[in-house]
Amino acid sequence: MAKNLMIQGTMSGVGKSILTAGILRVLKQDGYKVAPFKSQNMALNSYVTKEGREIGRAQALQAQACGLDPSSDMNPILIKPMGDTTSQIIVNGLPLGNMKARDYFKNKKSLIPDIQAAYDRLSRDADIIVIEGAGSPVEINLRDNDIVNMGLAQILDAPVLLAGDIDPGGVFAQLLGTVSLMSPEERNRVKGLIINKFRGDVTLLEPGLSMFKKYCDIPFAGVVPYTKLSLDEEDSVSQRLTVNNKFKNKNLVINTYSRVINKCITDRDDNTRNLIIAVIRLPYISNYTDFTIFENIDGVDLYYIDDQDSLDKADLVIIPGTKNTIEDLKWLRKKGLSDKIQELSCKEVPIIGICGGFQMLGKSIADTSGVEGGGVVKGLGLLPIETEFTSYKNLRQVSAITPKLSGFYEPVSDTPISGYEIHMGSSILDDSTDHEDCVITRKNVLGTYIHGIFDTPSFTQKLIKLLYEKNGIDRDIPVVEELSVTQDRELDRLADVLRQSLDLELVYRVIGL
Ligand SMILES: NC(=O)CC[C@H](N)C(=O)O
Repeated sequence: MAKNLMIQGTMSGVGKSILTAGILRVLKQDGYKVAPFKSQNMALNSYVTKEGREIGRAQALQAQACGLDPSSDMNPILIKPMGDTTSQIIVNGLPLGNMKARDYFKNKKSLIPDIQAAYDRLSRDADIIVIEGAGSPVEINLRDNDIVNMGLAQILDAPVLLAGDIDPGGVFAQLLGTVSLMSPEERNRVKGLIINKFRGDVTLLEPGLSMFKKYCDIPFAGVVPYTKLSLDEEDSVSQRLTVNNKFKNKNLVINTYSRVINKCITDRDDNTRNLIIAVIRLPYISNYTDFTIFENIDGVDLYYIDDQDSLDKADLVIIPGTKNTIEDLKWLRKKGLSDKIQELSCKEVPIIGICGGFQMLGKSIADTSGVEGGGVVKGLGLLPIETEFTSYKNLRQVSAITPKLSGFYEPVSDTPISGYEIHMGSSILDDSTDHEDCVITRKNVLGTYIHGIFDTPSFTQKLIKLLYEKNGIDRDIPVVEELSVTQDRELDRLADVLRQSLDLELVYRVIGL
């Protein structure tokens, strides 16, 4: 039976996923067989395993930290919010159905055997499993039915490290408040405290660490510095996107990337300027990890935008995936963005739709059986496809070669691509019987169901070259690195940071090594 360790946090966004990934990488470097586990994840950034099962993207990254292929055992329950109170519930990587929050809360204990079985399968091949909690372990109204924080720690008999986030302030109160609300048995499980995202001079913090002993006898396991990493995170807490109060449910908060688009536009005539890629930040955006690669490419600026003026400035407009295509299409219309996209398309601005965004670019979308809330709507009419929602979920990894393309995208014909599909809707081309192509283009518009398509360096490099040429940008074509290579490097960097900042002896002791 594997040993284990659980990382809990004082709240969402303290960095649990990344700390878990980093600790896993340290343990792997030290020669242990390790695996990640998160019983229940609420996220719209998901990943499809080789077996065609869907899990949270953060667990896929943690699997990479361990040198393992992602498996649905690492995240047996995934909750995908698709409305104010409704979510799609994924169990063992496959959809169980849509549920209201209240019903899920009532029934979730029945999923304990699935959680236990997944964990047991993982632990057969691992020396150590690092378990990630969710949100805060002391949401006292949720304590009774807990299957993801202390309830899980108890089931799996896991020691806990509790992390707080010093960046917004109040870290001592976060830690003490959390520990104080725990029962004595729960508190006993907490073997160390971590202060995460510390900026500045640690000697200024040290007196506080000693003073804290007066209030709490749990030792500090480390103060981890604020570190910028290019690694996938859970969408509900992303710092790539900042808060917009209009969407109250935190899991649906989709916001503007902190870079201001207007700034770099002043120099549009400068032929050495960066390329501007604008991703529409749909309220139910899913898999925006599709675009992480652009953050690492010199010469490309990536923006998540929701206003017409910003769109005017883009060299490439991308409509991303969405958990609720029809609702997001209505939103697009309400914001005037659909008209703007159609106008830009007439001006031959390149447009790409991924998955839900691809569906929107078509002629019509029908959800007659209410898979995503129901209805039949007209699409933007820029691609000749018709989409119909069914209860079958397409989940698969894809490796393909782009077909012979015409129009703007012709130079990306016959290019190998890979990625994964996650969709309930299926689309047919209405002007031919052939609907098997991995990408469909008409003039300046491209649509595909494949998430992760930009992670294929040759495809993205060709695309950037095309966009440079179209916009008269005279720059060297950037080197596009395989995302897994970037992520491996970042994981090693993270491990170095943790080796410097965590008391690893304490961590090993807590694990029982
Ligand atoms: N990943 C996606 O963008 C999904 C698109 C759409 N909601 C579907 O399920 O078909």
